[in-house]
Amino acid sequence: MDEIEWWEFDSAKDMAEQVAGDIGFVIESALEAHKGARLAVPGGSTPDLIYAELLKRKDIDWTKVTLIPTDDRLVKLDDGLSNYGKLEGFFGARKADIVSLIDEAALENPQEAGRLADARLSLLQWPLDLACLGMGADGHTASIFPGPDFDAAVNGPRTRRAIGVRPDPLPDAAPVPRVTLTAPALASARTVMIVISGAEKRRVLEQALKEGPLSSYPIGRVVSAMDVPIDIYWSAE
Ligand SMILES: O=C1O[C@H](COP(=O)(O)O)[C@@H](O)[C@H](O)[C@H]1O
Repeated sequence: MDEIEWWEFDSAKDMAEQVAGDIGFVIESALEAHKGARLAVPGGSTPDLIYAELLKRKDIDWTKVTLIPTDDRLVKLDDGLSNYGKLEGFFGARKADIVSLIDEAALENPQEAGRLADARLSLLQWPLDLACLGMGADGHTASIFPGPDFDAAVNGPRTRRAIGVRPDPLPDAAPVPRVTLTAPALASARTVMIVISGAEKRRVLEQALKEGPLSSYPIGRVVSAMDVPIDIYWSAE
């Protein structure tokens, strides 16, 4: 793990403005450097304000931006739990290229769903320009959870970018199997941000960072695999 910098905000709105500005800068730099931007971005509820702020920017050519959910829930793409569906709702009308990790033909088979997502991702250019990570209060990030797929998600081969995940226990917020980008895929990004809010998540993240590579928290394991500087954005509410 390289250097970590914390950016603190009183409100989620203030944080969203800053994060959207910084993501905008990553997109601009990527477009200048290689004519396209490839970003992995989180699902869940934390990014909603950030995505709304990003859409206010008039200077982004979304047709040159590829958005990949850091993870998704194994549900139909129009299900309210779908992270792809969230991105489509925000950025679809701007014609961003939104890559789904979920193939609806494999909803009953997490391992096959992971293989199909991995094959789809291998058609993109790597590395990512940005991995923007959320985190649950239980310390999961993307959909890297404790369970039978945890080791493959954090310690699997560098060439494997997505896998199917059967969280054990299933998380209350969205109790379904998942597909996630692996720690090596996330760690290969040129830029890494973590975006969280609230005192409980901060306590968990600080503890995970203290524990390091053997952390019991998925976020601790993922951060330990990174070797670029990491910006952590935290809002009190
Ligand atoms: O299940 C998920 O949870 C995390 C955190 O979500 P939040 O609602 O607490 O912000 C999210 O980062 C991840 O992408 C998502 O699928």
